[in-house]
Amino acid sequence: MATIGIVDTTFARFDMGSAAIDEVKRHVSVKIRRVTVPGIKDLPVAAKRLIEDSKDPCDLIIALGMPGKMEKDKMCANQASMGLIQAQLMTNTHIIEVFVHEDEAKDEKELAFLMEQRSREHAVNAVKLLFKPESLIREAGTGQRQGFEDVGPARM
Ligand SMILES: Cc1nc2c(=O)[nH]c(=O)nc-2n(C[C@H](O)[C@H](O)[C@H](O)CO)c1C
Repeated sequence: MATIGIVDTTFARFDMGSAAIDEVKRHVSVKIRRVTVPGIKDLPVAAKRLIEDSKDPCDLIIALGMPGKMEKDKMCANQASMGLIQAQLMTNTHIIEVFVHEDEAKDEKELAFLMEQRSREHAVNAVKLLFKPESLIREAGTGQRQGFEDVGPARM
């Protein structure tokens, strides 16, 4: 049985990890391993450890976080992203990054909606990557978005 790792943070203002787990379970029967860390810069090593765990290695990781709205938070998000990319390259394993910037939403209600929806939609992407990669090929170039509406393909 495949194992999907979920890494998320206590800094986030919505329980993105639980949303992703619930969504994965709606689609496939897999083992889930979850680690929660304080903030987004702690995600890369948590993900890498789950992938490299000799007893129960994860086949794919979903890394979820909510960078804050200040300029310094955006710099942290960039650093965390670079760490996640480095962890992917070091382990040859997908880590699906699910970040929702706090200022993407106009208010708290929309923020909670966006964090839940993006977590769920990327969880579906993770399942597709692992089990049905051909379904992503069918979606190539279709302007998919996660959270808010898809934008669709550009027309000539
Ligand atoms: C971090 C981030 N992640 C995603 C994502 O995973 N999926 C998505 O659809 N949109 C994301 N966004 C917002 C986009 O950069 C863009 O601002 C919106 O999709 C509007 O087109 C952002 C800012």
